[in-house]
Amino acid sequence: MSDAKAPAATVHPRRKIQLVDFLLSFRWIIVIFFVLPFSFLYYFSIYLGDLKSEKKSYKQRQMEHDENVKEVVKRLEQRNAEKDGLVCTARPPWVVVGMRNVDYKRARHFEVDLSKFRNILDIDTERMVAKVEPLVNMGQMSRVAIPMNLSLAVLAELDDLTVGGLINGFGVEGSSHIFGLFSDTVVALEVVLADGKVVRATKDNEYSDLFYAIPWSQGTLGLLVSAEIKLIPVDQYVKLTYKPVRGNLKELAQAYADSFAPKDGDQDNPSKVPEMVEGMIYGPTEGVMMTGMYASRNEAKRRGNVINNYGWWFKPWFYQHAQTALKRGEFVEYIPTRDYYHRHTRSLYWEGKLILPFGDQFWFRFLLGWLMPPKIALLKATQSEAIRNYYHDHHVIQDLLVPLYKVGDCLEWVHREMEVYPIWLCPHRIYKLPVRPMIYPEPGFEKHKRQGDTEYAQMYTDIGVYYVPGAVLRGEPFDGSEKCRQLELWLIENHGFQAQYAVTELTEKNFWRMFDNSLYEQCRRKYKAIGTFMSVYYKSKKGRKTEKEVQEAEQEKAEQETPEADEPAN
Ligand SMILES: NC(=O)C1=CN([C@@H]2O[C@H](COP(=O)(O)OP(=O)(O)OC[C@H]3O[C@@H](n4cnc5c(N)ncnc54)[C@H](OP(=O)(O)O)[C@@H]3O)[C@@H](O)[C@H]2O)C=CC1
Ligand SMILES: C=C(/C=C/[C@@H](C)[C@H]1CC[C@H]2C3=CC=C4C[C@@H](O)CC[C@]4(C)[C@H]3CC[C@]12C)C(C)C
Repeated sequence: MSDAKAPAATVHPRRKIQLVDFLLSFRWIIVIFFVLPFSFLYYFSIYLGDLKSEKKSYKQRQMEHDENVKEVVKRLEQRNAEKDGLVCTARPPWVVVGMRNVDYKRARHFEVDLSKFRNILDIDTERMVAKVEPLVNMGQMSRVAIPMNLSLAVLAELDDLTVGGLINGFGVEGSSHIFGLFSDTVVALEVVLADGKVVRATKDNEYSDLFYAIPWSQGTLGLLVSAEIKLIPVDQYVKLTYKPVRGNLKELAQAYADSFAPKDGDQDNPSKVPEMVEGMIYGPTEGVMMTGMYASRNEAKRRGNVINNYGWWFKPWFYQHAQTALKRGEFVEYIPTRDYYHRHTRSLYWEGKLILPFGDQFWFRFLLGWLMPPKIALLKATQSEAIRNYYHDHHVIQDLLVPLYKVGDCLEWVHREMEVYPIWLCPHRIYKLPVRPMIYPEPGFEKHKRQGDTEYAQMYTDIGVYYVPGAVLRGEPFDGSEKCRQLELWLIENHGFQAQYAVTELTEKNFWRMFDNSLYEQCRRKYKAIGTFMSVYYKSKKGRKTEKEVQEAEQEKAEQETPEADEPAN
């Protein structure tokens, strides 16, 4: 905030060193001796489960699926609306990838266990559709599909992200400038509604309203039990070009747009548009833009080409490897497709640096890199209340979805108010649809014919802001909650959206200024979700309470209100 009476040379106040600063500095001890070994066992047991599932025929998996769906229906029928809380999945808060505190899972609620829904039910190479259960994760999906020269059209990078979370929340990847968000690649959804009815929703059947309303709804319209998702053919390698760029933030934003959006508007021309795009901004004056094309094994192995088998555990962390382009200049290399997809997994983007400050050093990568990454679930399970609050107050983990032409403005805002680097840029389309789902392009965008836009979709960008803000690095105060609130207001004013896995300070009124509620509310009523499922704002809002406080609030509310009320206290 500016102060007219402030002296010319401002002396910044110092932040008091707190216990949490020590906890963070020594967190690596718990990570190395507990989190990493147990993560390895955890991953290994999941891998064995996947292998067991793969041994079964698709027919058998489908039969088991049908039985498990009946169980879900039965469980919903057991709910006593007079006594029980509202419904959510039984996934514990520490298991999920998101940053929110999800108090609603510690308050009175009625759990439906979907843990058996972790199978790939079919890979239909004729329809080019994969039918999968909601707990199938990205690591499992790429391991099965890529050897078949197939992939999900949008395959999110972190291995642990689940299909259910990516559809009911949001998912984005370097191919989203072509295919849109993860939910845009969905062909059909199998949903158990509040009354126990099982429906298959597609974009043009009688449940098309539900089909469009489910993305971003966080499981508050029904329980997703399977999804049919678009597959694309892929080659075994990605030919990746790293291009260094320099200039001010507006110029970096323009260089990023130019890396994938032809100025003549020919956005659907495959010879002008790369298949994969991402940008990294390393500071206010420099960045590296990466563009990729799938390439055959033969091409990759041609003499003179550089192959980077990025999957090896000792390889440098991806964001640091990309940064070398600033010194060596533009370069090209071939990366095996699966290694490319999961390039940010080992270092958790760059958040790994705070968790294990020496994790990027050669000796560590060589000796223990094969144990990386620590499983997010175990990091969350072992983080104390103090560390969790630190991530709210003195850290930023946010994804901002903004129109492409506003990326420069947004980068300047983030620099001024947060000063967090590196920043991740990933373009994605937002489609103009016959209905108004929770997120939608700017009305009338097509008239402006801006770079990246087409008649049917506006080009957006996911700006990933993760890490310690400049002020905190310098030991100055930083109010994470207030900055988050300001950022959200900036997004509302600029027709942007905030990824819902991240913490929010939005009031309910502002939440519905950011997101559109018309179709969502219509479906809540039509499919009788009110009174059975929680509302999306209730699920999204930031939770800070301890378990005891949540339960006390619940108790108080239960004493005051009738059990049919839509929202439990929080
Ligand atoms: N590259 C990317 O795109 C990245 C995306 N993310 C974010 O992380 C989240 C994914 O994390 P993940 O741990 O997989 O998901 P979560 O388990 O956190 O699920 C996210 C939301 O979806 C709901 N949900 C999940 N499965 C179902 C289902 N079968 N039926 C109904 N509702 C369901 C959850 O409901 P409930 O609360 O009842 O459990 C929850 O509200 C996404 O929301 C995404 O935005 C994070 C990192 C990267
Ligand atoms: C949304 C994207 C990527 C986001 C990642 C950078 C973050 C998603 C979940 C984040 C984390 C979850 C829980 C954690 C436990 C804490 O104790 C430490 C931090 C963290 C590991 C945290 C780190 C950042 C995430 C992985 C896209 C769209 C790229």
